[in-house]
Amino acid sequence: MTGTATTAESVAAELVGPFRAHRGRPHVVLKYAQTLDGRIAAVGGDSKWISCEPERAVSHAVRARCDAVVVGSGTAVRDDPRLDVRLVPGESPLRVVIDSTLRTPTGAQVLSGPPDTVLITTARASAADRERISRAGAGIREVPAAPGGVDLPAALAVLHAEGIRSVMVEGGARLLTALLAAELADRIVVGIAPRIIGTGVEAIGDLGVHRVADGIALRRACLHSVEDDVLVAYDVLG
Ligand SMILES: Nc1c(N[C@@H]2O[C@H](COP(=O)(O)O)[C@@H](O)[C@H]2O)[nH]c(=O)[nH]c1=O
Repeated sequence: MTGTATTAESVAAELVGPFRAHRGRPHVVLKYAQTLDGRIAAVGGDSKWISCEPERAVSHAVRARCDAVVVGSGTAVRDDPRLDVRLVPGESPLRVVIDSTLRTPTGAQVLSGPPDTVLITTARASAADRERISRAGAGIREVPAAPGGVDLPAALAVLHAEGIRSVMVEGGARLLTALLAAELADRIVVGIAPRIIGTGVEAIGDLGVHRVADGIALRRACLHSVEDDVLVAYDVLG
């Protein structure tokens, strides 16, 4: 690893930077891995693995710095992630799945703990799925529905009310895009892998931007390289 920081934990600390206190929501860090050409998965969804293993350790160290790690239900279903910090020392944060209809399968690794898991859902989830998820040992929090699925400010407010002051959001693209569009992201950390796959799943979707000058401005770059991967972080807000 380049620079003065040499462990996954110290690289993560520099990339994540300080947390800001917000009224009613946690500090939000987006962290994902992409190919050089901006893909977070191939057509069909395969994404294992884009990053080299030491870069994935940095991702786990970013998880360990946050109070919760958050994914959308599409990611929970497609990737079946564990969302723990097994590649670094430290405690695993709370795992959160944004799942408006509770479609996370019973056998999903994110439902086997520890660490604890909370699914944030809406009135659209059936009683049978609520029962199924509760039996699997995960918590359920209901928030209002929104056109994209879950009302994200309400979801973040629920986490904040439970003492969560920082979250790392890993994906998928729909959740990353919705948070950026709603101006709910404080920091963005992107691992760029030395690979080009062409057509695939793009990290960030439509933001309604038609002129480059209207794009989301990022500030204060922080750069590291890990083997041939490059990690870059920016402040999104402030
Ligand atoms: N593919 C990819 C990542 N993917 C993220 O990691 C999750 C899998 O976590 P786990 O099951 O705990 O290993 C997956 O659902 C997605 O959020 N992360 C990275 O640092 N690099 C990668 O190349």
